[in-house]
Amino acid sequence: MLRLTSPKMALDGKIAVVTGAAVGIGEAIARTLLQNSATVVLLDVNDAAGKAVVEDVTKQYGEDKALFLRCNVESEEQIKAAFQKTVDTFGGIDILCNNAGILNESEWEKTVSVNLLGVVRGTYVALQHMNKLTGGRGGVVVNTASMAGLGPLVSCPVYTATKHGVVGFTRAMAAASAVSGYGVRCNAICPHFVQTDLITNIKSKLGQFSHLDDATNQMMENTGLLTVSEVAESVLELVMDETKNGDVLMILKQGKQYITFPSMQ
Ligand SMILES: NC(=O)C1=CN([C@@H]2O[C@H](COP(=O)(O)OP(=O)(O)OC[C@H]3O[C@@H](n4cnc5c(N)ncnc54)[C@H](O)[C@@H]3O)[C@@H](O)[C@H]2O)C=CC1
Ligand SMILES: CCCCCC(=O)/C=C/C=C\C/C=C\C/C=C\CCCC(=O)O
Repeated sequence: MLRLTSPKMALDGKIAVVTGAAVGIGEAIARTLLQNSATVVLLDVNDAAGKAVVEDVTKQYGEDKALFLRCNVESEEQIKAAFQKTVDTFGGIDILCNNAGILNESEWEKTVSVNLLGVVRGTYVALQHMNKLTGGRGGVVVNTASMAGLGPLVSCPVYTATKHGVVGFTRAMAAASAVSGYGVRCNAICPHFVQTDLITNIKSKLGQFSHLDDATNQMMENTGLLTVSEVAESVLELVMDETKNGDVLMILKQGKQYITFPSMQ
């Protein structure tokens, strides 16, 4: 069969926005989307790291393929401004990766605000631009949840709650979008432990459960750590596969698997 596009050109002309894109998993998602020819807008509160990534990828992919915008996902106003700037600069939004997240069981309201409310804010503002019923061209949202969105991470009850929330929001949003004809798919990834800054100095991030740090570190040692590239490849799968909507992809060191949830019928 004649192949008109190589896999690397698959996202040519697509505009992607990635939150929490300055380091870690978000940076890897941004780089993977660029590698597949998307144009990427990187949002983060870490200006220095975000600008450094854009400077680096610009050398590789050329001018106007990547843009850094400072944006705190706790602020609807900042999200609106960043998405509007994206649309004004590049003409639309096709892909949103809600990835920004923190681990902070002491400041647990902030953890809810970034990890769960940030995903809802990002999705709802993006829909204003992506929804086919309001002039958008449709697209896909991929949310970074966690294995802690599928079962309890005992040392982090609030982090666990936020990630269960992301999984639930993703699945309901996907169904709502489908029945409403928005043309926007919505999926989530649930990685196990990943080698990033988020899993360093764990004791200081566990609040009243700091005494559970040894058990948590032991879990990580037992399971092993994923690389950010392994996680980003799964995001790419959910972006590219147009049959995926409301799907939740668990990513383990041994491999990945779509979750089967109990049927509600
Ligand atoms: N590292 C791990 O073991 C796992 C991480 N995750 C999730 O992956 C996502 C990314 O985490 P990592 O890359 O590991 O963490 P990281 O700490 O390496 O990177 C997180 C990025 O998000 C940014 N960020 C934090 N708060 C923000 C805000 N309010 N607005 C905008 N940007 C903000 C940070 O500046 C940073 O650049 C998070 O949602 C996390 O919960 C999920 C499963 C496992
Ligand atoms: C120290 C906190 C690190 C936070 C990063 C993160 O999100 C990592 C999560 C890794 C594992 C979550 C742990 C437990 C999940 C438990 C059960 C899952 C059950 C899945 C199922 O098939 O039912």
